[in-house]
Amino acid sequence: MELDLAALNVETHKALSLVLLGAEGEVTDRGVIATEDIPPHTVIASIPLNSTISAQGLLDNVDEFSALSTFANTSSRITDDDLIAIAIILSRKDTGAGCDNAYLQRFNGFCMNFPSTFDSTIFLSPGSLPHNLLKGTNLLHSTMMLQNQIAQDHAILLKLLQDFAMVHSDMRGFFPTTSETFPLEDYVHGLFSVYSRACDLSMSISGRTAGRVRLLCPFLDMLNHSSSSKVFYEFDSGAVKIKTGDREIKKGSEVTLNYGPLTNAKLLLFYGFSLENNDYDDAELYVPLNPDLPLYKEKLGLLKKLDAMYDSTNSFRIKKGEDIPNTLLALLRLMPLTSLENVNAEEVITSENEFGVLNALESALQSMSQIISGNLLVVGDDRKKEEDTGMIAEYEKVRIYVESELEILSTALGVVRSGIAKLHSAESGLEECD
Ligand SMILES: C[S@@+](CC[C@H](N)C(=O)[O-])C[C@H]1O[C@@H](n2cnc3c(N)ncnc32)[C@H](O)[C@@H]1O
Repeated sequence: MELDLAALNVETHKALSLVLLGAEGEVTDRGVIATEDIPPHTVIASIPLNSTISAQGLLDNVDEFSALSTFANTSSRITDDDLIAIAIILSRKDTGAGCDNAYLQRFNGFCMNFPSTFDSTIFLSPGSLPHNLLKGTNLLHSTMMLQNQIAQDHAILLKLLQDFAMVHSDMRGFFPTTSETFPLEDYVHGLFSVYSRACDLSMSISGRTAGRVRLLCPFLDMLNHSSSSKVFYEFDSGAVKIKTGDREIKKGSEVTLNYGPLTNAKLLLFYGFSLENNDYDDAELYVPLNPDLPLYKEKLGLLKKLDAMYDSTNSFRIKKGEDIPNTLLALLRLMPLTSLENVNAEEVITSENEFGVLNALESALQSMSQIISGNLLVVGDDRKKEEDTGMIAEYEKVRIYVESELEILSTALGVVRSGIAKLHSAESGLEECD
């Protein structure tokens, strides 16, 4: 491991050790373990802010980054993630032949310690087992969107770097400007280093909250995720402090961090793993409000009144163990109406209308479930013949996501069907009265 924490003035608790995890012969990952019991409320690491990589740090310390950012502001946008990704690319260059900026060179060992490849669904080859299993899922859709977005951003960024070099002749040669020196693969590597290893830190300057800042933080970036971890980090006296929280860390156990309430789709896309029984999982359902519908604006107004965050282009999330979102039901109720007189989006409009709503929902949920269970059956058969252990591991990660989504959809389908049955029995009760 090339990680020289002392060179970056990173202090770590003496009972922590960076290790290779996994059974012998199948080591795939690294992490941190406790070599002694560590009491609750203990600072286990302190990383000076100037030993982390952030957009602000780059702007403050590297003239070329500051000039690039000012230049970009006048033409296209350059995000904090882009700046950090470029810094990673420059820092990872062989110090002799590459970048000679002292600030970036300091991070060479840190950045060289990043994995050479990352796992994410964007790297799955079309036609492979896990890719086939994703067919028709929302995750495949997000994967393709992200792939396209990154390719587009790379082209824009390359053009920006070329334009910058033309205008700033004094800084020419600092940033790469060709597809050979700034290939898409390097940009993807930089971005995924950020996605899977950076933290967002709440910072306040002179007592005022300056918002959340994206940081690549040596050592913190070696902690793996566990949703039960009590370990947390905060900005304190000029440094990022990692603390044990209110639970002791037992000797021999892994020191982990809770990355947050992330669905398996997000974990697979940005971190390359998934979790069994992930409580934060959801199933996404796209039901856009078509602007060509009669009374579109009024319907949008009613939905926004019901849910201030409603955006007609966003998907709905059916969360594990939670009810079908009210806004989705309201949208389906409002969609077919040609008059909105006395309509309250929160209530069932008429029982007849409600039949339509539940039937539409039933068929949407059913068709999504059918695609997923069909894939599980067909690709599951191919999986039995597969011998490549790497491919099987990728398949298993995706299977966890897909099965969880199927379970959420099946539960929602059950709820919708019982709603339909209730309406039927209410109606037949009325008929009997007649
Ligand atoms: C912040 S890094 C942690 C250090 C990393 N294991 C390494 O070797 O550099 C995050 C990456 O670690 C891996 N990881 C973290 N938590 C995990 C978990 N609970 N299960 C499987 N992989 C995990 C994933 O590859 C993820 O993208």
